[in-house]
Amino acid sequence: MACSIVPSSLFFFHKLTNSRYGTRTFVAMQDDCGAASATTTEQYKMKIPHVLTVAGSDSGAGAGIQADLKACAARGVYCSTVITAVTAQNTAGVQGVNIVPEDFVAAQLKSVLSDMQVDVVKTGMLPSTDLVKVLLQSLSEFPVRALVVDPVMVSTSGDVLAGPSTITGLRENLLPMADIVTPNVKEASALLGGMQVVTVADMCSAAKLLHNLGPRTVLVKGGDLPDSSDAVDIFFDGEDFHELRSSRVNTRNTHGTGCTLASCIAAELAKGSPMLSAVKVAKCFVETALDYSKDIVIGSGPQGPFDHLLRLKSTSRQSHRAEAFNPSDLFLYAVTDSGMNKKWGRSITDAVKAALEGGATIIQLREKDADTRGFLEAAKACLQICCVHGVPLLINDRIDIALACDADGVHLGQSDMPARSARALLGPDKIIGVSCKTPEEAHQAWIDGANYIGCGGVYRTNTKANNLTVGLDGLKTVCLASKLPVVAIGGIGISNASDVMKIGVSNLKGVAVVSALFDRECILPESKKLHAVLMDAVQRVK
Ligand SMILES: Nc1ncnc2c1ncn2[C@@H]1O[C@H](COP(=O)(O)OP(=O)(O)O)[C@@H](O)[C@H]1O
Ligand SMILES: Cc1ncc(COP(=O)(O)O)c(N)n1
Ligand SMILES: [Mg+2]
Repeated sequence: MACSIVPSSLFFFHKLTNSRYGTRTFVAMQDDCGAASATTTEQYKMKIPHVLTVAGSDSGAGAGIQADLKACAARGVYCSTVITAVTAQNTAGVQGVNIVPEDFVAAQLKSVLSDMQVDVVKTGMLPSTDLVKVLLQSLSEFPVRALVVDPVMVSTSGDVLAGPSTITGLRENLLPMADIVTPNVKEASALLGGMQVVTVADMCSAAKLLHNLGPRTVLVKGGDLPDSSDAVDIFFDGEDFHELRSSRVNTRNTHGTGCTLASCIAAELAKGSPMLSAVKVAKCFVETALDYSKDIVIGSGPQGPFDHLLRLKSTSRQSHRAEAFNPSDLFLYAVTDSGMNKKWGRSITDAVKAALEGGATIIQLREKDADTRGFLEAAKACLQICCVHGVPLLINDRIDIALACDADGVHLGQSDMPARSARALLGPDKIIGVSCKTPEEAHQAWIDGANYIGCGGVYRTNTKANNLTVGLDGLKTVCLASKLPVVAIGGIGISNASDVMKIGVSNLKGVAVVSALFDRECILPESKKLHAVLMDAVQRVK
């Protein structure tokens, strides 16, 4: 019998709303005839799915507790931790293991289980039979809905994490209580007294034999199956076999796949998913994360960790550039215009390339009449060019495009999405600029978490119909009031850029131009000339 007080298969969690106060969960229980009877809504109003992992710490953070925390975070589930052992471990292997005394594992279990509403317990490294007994004792006092057992014995590097003496505890005590057990081929073989598990057919036989030991379901993982071009896992629920296949990702970064898979299964079960769906989602997650991280390099050993949160790759792109927003990037701010590019018969990428080669220090794509798909493709292409030049790329107005192409930020007008909402969507690291004509608007932009303001139109311009001009006086007033760096915009070009910079307020960092670059036959020389004029002006102001 599985250890859950109420077998998990009898539970259904329905997400009613996903209000800002957390997922409201409605619990219905099936009676013996299968009819659902509502129990309560209010007491679960603020409840979020909760997995407790009982496992070892991996100092390299690829597997063990650290993988479990990241996997649960990635799947949107709270994860508490009971640490059974501390390993000294890196991408080369396991250099040492320090087992946590049983009474202290018991203390951790009591702290968590007596206080928090744990939905699912997931086990990893359990380095002694006595520890297994401690866990089962705690679970009998504080029952949970499901138990996921990853029978960790040997790390991918081949180091022993739980010796043969623990096999008895796993087989006789833990497996009969498990809702699912997830051995890899070596662990399946060890649990079955050394039976050969080297083919998919062997995996099926092993799954059946393991099921006889008492777990409700079995997943034999084939990540290490020799000579297999696919990653094949076998799921057995006591009646049916399911062969779960995904393509094998060609990467060294597979350290922690087993821990991650088991934690994802636990996370999905905690959300209310049936077992087979939970396993399928978990396998898909592992494959996606491996594929995403296949080229990242962490450590010099043979087995690298992967990126559960799918973030490192974009961070590494950013790390080639300045980490935070640098106000001096506003110096020569080039704003594209689709109409002008059409008029001169050139692509947006060619226009951007020429502006950059001439010395533009930031690019804003302002494509008012582009269709969304075309805009996204253009933005991706421009981002690559900007990356090469180490120059940030901003998107005018379209937060969705900025997010989809991972641009450096957005520029917003007064009738676009408020900066505060954009910040919530884009996170703390993206650049947000806001067009402001008055000190009040500049103040609001600062409160809303913008990084800079654009002030104008300084002069009359044809690129914006009916745009009120603020003149040099208006610009100066806004600059003096603004706590944020300012870029001047509106009718600025080679002839008047130096007048603008000469207002001499230190937070005026540069000029933004549209026509002066893009409504010209050759962009590159214009960009160069403007850069020179600006350099000259700032030297004089100093
Ligand atoms: N290179 C890979 N490409 C795709 N999936 C993989 C790869 N290696 C392992 N997996 C998948 O990761 C999960 C964990 O499997 P495995 O690595 O065998 O477990 P363990 O880490 O316990 O040895 C399984 O679903 C397996 O199919
Ligand atoms: C603390 C700890 N727990 C589990 C594993 C297994 O992970 P893998 O099989 O991916 O090496 C590990 N290496 N370390
Ligand atoms: Mg592995």
